[in-house]
Amino acid sequence: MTLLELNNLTAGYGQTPVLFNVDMSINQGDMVGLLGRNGVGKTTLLRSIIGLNKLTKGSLFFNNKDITKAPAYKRSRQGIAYIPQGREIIPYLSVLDNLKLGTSASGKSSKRIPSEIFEFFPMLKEHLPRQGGLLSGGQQQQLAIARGLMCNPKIMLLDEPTEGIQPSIVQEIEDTLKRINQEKGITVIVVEQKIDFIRQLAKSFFIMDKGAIVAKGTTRELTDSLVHRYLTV
Ligand SMILES: Nc1ncnc2c1ncn2[C@@H]1O[C@H](COP(=O)(O)OP(=O)(O)OP(=O)(O)O)[C@@H](O)[C@H]1O
Repeated sequence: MTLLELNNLTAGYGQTPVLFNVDMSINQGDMVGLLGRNGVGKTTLLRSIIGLNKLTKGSLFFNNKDITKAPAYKRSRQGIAYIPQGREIIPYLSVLDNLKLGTSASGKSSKRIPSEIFEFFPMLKEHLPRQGGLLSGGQQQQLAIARGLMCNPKIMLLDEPTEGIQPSIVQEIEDTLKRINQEKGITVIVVEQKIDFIRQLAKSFFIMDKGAIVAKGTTRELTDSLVHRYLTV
């Protein structure tokens, strides 16, 4: 079943166009890598999906509903979670309060942290009273993913979750995202620069260049020649 559909999506900043006629169809349960060199429009595409960037053209369907004109808060309530580049943990709030922010994004007011959050991220339990800004980069990334899970999403959009993170934590993040996808059936789209990470994690991929989708397929079809043509610097 199609969960997310982008038709002819065109967007930019002010007068500067950045995305050109992007079509994308994501099925429920997919684990997708979104690849491309710096500045090709990957973040802009994720921000357009969550509703932080206005479209100049095109339409967006989520869970069979037209959300083209829906504001960002309604999209997150409908089940789209966005884990931005740089994680955006609130440094002076405790880990617990950062987690609770995820619940408020879903429009619910439950103060309880579901036990599954700590099954996916056992480390967080030990750090609940600490200020979020005191966690390591890798721990903050895990907190950001956990915060996204708190709104009980149908899809998670992650922007470069491994950026600046040590390899052992990258492996943990990969394992946890696989579990979230397989055990909870949550659809995942990951923007990444690390090709090996996507080859291990994703089942399918899209490559962007100059604001357009230029290649897509199953991860097995992510050939060295595509990598050389569109991804190596
Ligand atoms: N707030 C903004 N205002 C104006 N232009 C912007 C803004 N954010 C991004 N851009 C421009 O839009 C284009 C696409 O940027 P975007 O961040 O979406 O690319 P990206 O593929 O995610 O890059 P990276 O891998 O470096 O994060 C770039 O030319 C960038 O300079």
